[in-house]
Amino acid sequence: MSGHLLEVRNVTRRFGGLVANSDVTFTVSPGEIIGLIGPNGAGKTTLFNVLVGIYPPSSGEVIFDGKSIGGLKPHQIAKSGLTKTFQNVALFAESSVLDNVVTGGLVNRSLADARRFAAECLERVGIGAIAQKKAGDLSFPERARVEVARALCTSPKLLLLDEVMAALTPAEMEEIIELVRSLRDEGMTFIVVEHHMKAVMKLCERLIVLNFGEMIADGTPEEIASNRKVLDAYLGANFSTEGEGH
Ligand SMILES: Nc1ncnc2c1ncn2[C@@H]1O[C@H](COP(=O)(O)OP(=O)(O)OP(=O)(O)O)[C@@H](O)[C@H]1O
Repeated sequence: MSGHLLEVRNVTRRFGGLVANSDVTFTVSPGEIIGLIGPNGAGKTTLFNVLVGIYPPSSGEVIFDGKSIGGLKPHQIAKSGLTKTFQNVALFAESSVLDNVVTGGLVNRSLADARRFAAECLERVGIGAIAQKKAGDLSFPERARVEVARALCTSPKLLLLDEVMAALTPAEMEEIIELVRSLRDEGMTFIVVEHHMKAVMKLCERLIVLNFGEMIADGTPEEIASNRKVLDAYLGANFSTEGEGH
């Protein structure tokens, strides 16, 4: 064992002639909070989808918790402890918050056990009181927490957060940042895709930058904020972590 929780080795993902991820290589250690950033179309969502098994890699290898997972099905990968949040649209609008979260738990639990654990997950993210609310009636900050709770219900070791802070106010983002940090302190590991740079820079200790499918940088927020390639490709010459978004 390398001691890494995740090893992404030379992963390429093609869609026909389009190369969405090109020879991407990096490792993730337990307890890290990593930001995956880059311009629209850079390949962030594709990489998340490859990691959780929605698309197999066209070539390369993904090692999670010491085992090769490239090509496994999403439920097999979720069962092994790697999952991602799904953006708002994927919530069942007519179902209760609790029932939405239970779907996450069914990956590795019986229905009764999943219901019990889903209630715990809702408490853990601070929304136990809205368990019976219809998912279609949620505010943006409530939705963000429901998405995290549903992912937590699969008992992940590594959780990929896909734009959970979109549409939140700075104060609401701050609360999600605190929640993620506290989950990390309990032993979880995170990779975060988020377009709001101030939030990313605050939450993440390390950033990986994609551009046209290629990894162009891997470093601390300070290193990335002054990296010429990243400034040219994404952040722009006038970038400041005080700025909003990109
Ligand atoms: N299922 C698919 N079929 C064909 N092309 C795809 C598919 N999924 C993604 N792509 C293409 O792959 C490239 C990378 O897209 P991807 O969504 O991964 O980028 P992204 O960095 O997540 O962008 P955004 O920030 O806009 O969400 C784009 O050119 C996109 O059009």
